[in-house]
Amino acid sequence: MIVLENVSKKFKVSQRKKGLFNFLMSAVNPKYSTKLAVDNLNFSIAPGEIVGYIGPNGAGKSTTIKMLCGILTPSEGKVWISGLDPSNERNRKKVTTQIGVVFGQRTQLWMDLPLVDSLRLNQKIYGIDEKAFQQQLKLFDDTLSIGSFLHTPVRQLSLGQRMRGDLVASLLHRPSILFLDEPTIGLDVLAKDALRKMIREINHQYGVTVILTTHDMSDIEETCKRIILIDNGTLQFDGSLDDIKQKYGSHRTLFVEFYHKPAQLHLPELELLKTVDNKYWYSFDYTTSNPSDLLTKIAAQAAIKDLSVNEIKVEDIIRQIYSERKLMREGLG
Ligand SMILES: Nc1ncnc2c1ncn2[C@@H]1O[C@H](COP(=O)(O)OP(=O)(O)OP(=O)(O)O)[C@@H](O)[C@H]1O
Repeated sequence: MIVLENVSKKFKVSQRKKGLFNFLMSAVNPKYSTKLAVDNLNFSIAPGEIVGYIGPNGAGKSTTIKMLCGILTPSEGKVWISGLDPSNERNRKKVTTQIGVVFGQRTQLWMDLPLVDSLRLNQKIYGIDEKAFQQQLKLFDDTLSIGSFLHTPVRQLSLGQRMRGDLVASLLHRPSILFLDEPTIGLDVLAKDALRKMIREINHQYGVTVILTTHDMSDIEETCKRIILIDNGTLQFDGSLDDIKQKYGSHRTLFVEFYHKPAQLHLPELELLKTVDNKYWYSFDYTTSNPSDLLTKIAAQAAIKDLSVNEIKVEDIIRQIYSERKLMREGLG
């Protein structure tokens, strides 16, 4: 459904130095440098998949999504959407009918008009007949419960309602691919949960292929089976959530609550993550340390009130990968 073959994107960036003199000089003799935002990316996504496309700020995620939508043309390589090149002007209409896009930071809805008016506009743009339009509204009222605020001006909607409106606007023409760029940004915990559920339902019920870009790892853990991780424009990881846990998550967290704050503990296998009063959180490598041996050692040194061993969260693994990559780039790793 989606294929990227050796895709790179370079941007020409003007080099301006501070000061009025340099500003005038750059107007007379402009100087440019090249920014390689996406560097030889290769991956493919099958119909019906739901994929988390993640990476630190400036990794090249939005640039990739824009190339997939046909907004940007790759400097090198090829992008295919259902066998069509989205950057080819002749394919633009066909590709547009296949994709839906939601940007969490920007809305495609008209702020001063009732939600239904923006949907009516999309109906005209995509040439959806009245019967199909009404059917779609009914369908989305069942899954996204939009009926209660369909006639409310978008400006008066809560962020969660607006996001649902944006989702409906992007799905009205029944696209087979949905790009979601930070869809849960700014939402409260309950609204986030509801939106994640809707994303899973859209994928499950309508078979829509979903590419989700987010910095919230809970979005990924709760909706995606597969992660594509990029950094500095290059592919770092492409696999399942379980794979990433196996590859990078050889650590577990150990929580221990003591009856009394212990004196210095001798536990070289444990890395202290944080401590609050008598509560201690440690990290340990479960491939080299056995939890029951560790507990025996701890119990010999201080009385334990409570304890638990937990799997490391995907969020912690991703944080570890980002910081290792950053150290490598800075030549410190
Ligand atoms: N139009 C442009 N002109 C010049 N440089 C650009 C342009 N668009 C993006 N870039 C640069 O390309 C790199 C990748 O940007 P991109 O927006 O794709 O990152 P991102 O992964 O989406 O980041 P974020 O998570 O912060 O949104 C960045 O260094 C950015 O400054």
